[in-house]
Amino acid sequence: MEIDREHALIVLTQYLEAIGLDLSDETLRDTPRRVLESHLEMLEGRNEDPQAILAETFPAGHEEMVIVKGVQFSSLCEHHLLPFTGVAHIAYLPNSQGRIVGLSKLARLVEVLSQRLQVQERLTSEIANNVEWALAPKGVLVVIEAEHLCMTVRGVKKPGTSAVTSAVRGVFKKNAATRSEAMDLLLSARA
Ligand SMILES: Nc1nc2c(ncn2[C@@H]2O[C@H](COP(=O)(O)OP(=O)(O)OP(=O)(O)O)[C@@H](O)[C@H]2O)c(=O)[nH]1
Ligand SMILES: [Zn+2]
Repeated sequence: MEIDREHALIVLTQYLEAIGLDLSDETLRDTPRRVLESHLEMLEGRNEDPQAILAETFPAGHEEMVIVKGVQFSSLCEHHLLPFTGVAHIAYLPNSQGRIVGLSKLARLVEVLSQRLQVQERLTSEIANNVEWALAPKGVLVVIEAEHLCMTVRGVKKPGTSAVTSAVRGVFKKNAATRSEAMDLLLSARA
């Protein structure tokens, strides 16, 4: 998608003036540009293909659980354009070929899917779906814990509130004992 910076700067300037800010003030003169750059930076992930990140998988003869937890992220709430920040925990059970992916790729996946307009539930599902598509594992479990600025600094104003979401696929969905084992490992000894 083409980004029209010039137009964005004009309308951002008009918007900030329309809500009563005096942009002739020296310290505010550059604010429209800063707002534009920060929005573009926080949306950078929309230009990346999550499947490309997970493209390189390899068999390792390991069929037991793999967990990457405490992946910190910052995303942008699609309702208010305010950040929500937190951690994502990902567990998967490789398929019978023991097909795995580089651990850092799971953290990169969280990054590209969070750097776009999101709601926490969709972010959680998209992480699980992408792991499922790339690795065809026996199961995937994703848990996200996050604080939403739109709930803490405005609106209902409840600092300290966190939202927890999960996405469960494959054997973790079918088998309560396996799911419970994975969930315990995910949430114990937080990263
Ligand atoms: N389910 C879900 N809701 C979210 C997320 N981020 C923000 N919200 C909620 O989206 C809702 C938007 O509600 P609206 O009534 O349209 O907007 P609002 O008047 O600003 O709502 P308040 O925040 O209650 O003042 C709010 O309840 C937010 O808390 C998210 O990731 N998931
Ligand atoms: Zn919001």
